[in-house]
Amino acid sequence: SLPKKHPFWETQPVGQFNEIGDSTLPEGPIEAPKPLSEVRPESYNLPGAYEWTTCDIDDDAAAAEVYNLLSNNYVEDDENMFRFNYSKEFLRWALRPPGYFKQWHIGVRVKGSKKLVAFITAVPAKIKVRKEIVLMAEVNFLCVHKKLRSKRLAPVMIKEVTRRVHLENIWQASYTAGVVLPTPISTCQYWHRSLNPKKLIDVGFSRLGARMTMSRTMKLYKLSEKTITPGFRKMELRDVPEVTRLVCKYLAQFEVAPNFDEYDVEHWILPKADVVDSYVVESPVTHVVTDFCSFYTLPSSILMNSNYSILKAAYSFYNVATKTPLIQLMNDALIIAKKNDYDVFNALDLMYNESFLKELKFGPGDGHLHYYLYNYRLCQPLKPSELGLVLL
Ligand SMILES: CCCCCCCCCCCCCC(=O)CSCCNC(=O)CCNC(=O)[C@H](O)C(C)(C)COP(=O)(O)OP(=O)(O)OC[C@H]1O[C@@H](n2cnc3c(N)ncnc32)[C@H](O)[C@@H]1OP(=O)(O)O
Ligand SMILES: CN(C)Cc1n[nH]c2ccc(-c3ccc(F)cc3OCCn3ccnc3)cc12
Repeated sequence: SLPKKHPFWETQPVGQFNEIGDSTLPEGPIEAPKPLSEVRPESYNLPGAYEWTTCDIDDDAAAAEVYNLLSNNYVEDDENMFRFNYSKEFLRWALRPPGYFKQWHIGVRVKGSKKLVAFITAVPAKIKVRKEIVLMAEVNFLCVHKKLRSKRLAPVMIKEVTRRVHLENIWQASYTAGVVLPTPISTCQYWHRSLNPKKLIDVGFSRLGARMTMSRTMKLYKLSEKTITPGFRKMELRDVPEVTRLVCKYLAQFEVAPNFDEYDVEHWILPKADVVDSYVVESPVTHVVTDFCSFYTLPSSILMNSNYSILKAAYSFYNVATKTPLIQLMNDALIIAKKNDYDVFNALDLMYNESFLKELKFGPGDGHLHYYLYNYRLCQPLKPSELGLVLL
């Protein structure tokens, strides 16, 4: 037989590459839940020099350790020019949604120096898959220090977070990655809308188009100073019930999407400075909220540039347009982002996003984001337009 391409993932309850197209396999959970007494009670073994730790993201020193590990060792683009620079406040937001478990914020330390050298997290989420609402773990921030790569630490981290999730009687998970693993349920393309084209070209994020001058390029991406939708304003706490109704109705149409309640909406969509921004359209006549848009703030470190060190990026989050044309709503989001000094506005081609990308002058990114479910098989992959889940 051929050598194993994914020796770890071939041991896991995930769709396997050699099963693709096998429509005899049932859709749904791959393995049945186990009695909690059968879940391994002790942590998995780490190589001798390392120990498990739980990272208390509320503690400033612990949050700083996590921030520094990710800031120096987390995801880079394919050309190693940029690296995600999630802020401490962003990590607190991402890791403490309603019902979160501190023990799912897992670190690995060097026994002697106590240096944090690896991290993986999970948060609970209600995810609708087709018609089922499944309680899942959303796994994220898997990171091994650059000096400890290719030592098979990641499989141990993954098995440990799986064990701790099982202890809470949760048997499914969702995650995304830029790499292809067994087996994507969907593959999205990411798109970028230049807001500060001069800086983007200076740092090598974008290139001057053929037969384009810098001033022509700046003119091309110029946005008006003011939003144009009547009743467009920042979301407030009082909008949570209406926004919940809007977003639940909207997300119910997708094959995989979060099932948000009001507490989820208050956590995930209510504005938090420098973390998440959201705007509603309140009808000037009826005062009903008819639309909303949201984006989160995720800067990237610029790894090799003498003039700039940070790229300020906004990422499209959840957007629902019931009265305002989606294109107009998203153009107002671009105007707000530009006014708040973002350099670029990013979006995946999932949900209805494909309908505004080209018209609003987004350009295709250089890679893809693959979506995965753990211990849940789908008979065939989803189109991005069937996907309603945005992971941070
Ligand atoms: C019911 C609850 C279930 C909960 C769990 C659900 C599952 C959650 C799964 C996690 C979801 C995380 C989502 C997330 O955080 C978003 S994706 C971002 C992942 N992080 C980064 O890219 C940061 C920079 N890279 C690193 O830190 C390391 O390269 C990592 C740690 C990525 C791998 O460390 P390494 O030193 O480079 O590699 P080894 O230790 O030698 O291990 C090699 C094995 O790891 C497999 N691998 C590589 N990248 C992966 C990735 N992104 N997901 C899953 N698996 C990944 C690889 O295929 C191979 O397995 P195979 O030999 O079978 O192919
Ligand atoms: C989702 N979340 C799990 C983080 C994550 N992990 N792996 C990834 C691979 C791509 C994207 C992504 C998603 C949307 C987008 F508009 C641009 C993206 O990456 C650009 C390339 N890049 C990577 C780092 N700096 C720039 C995110 C991620």
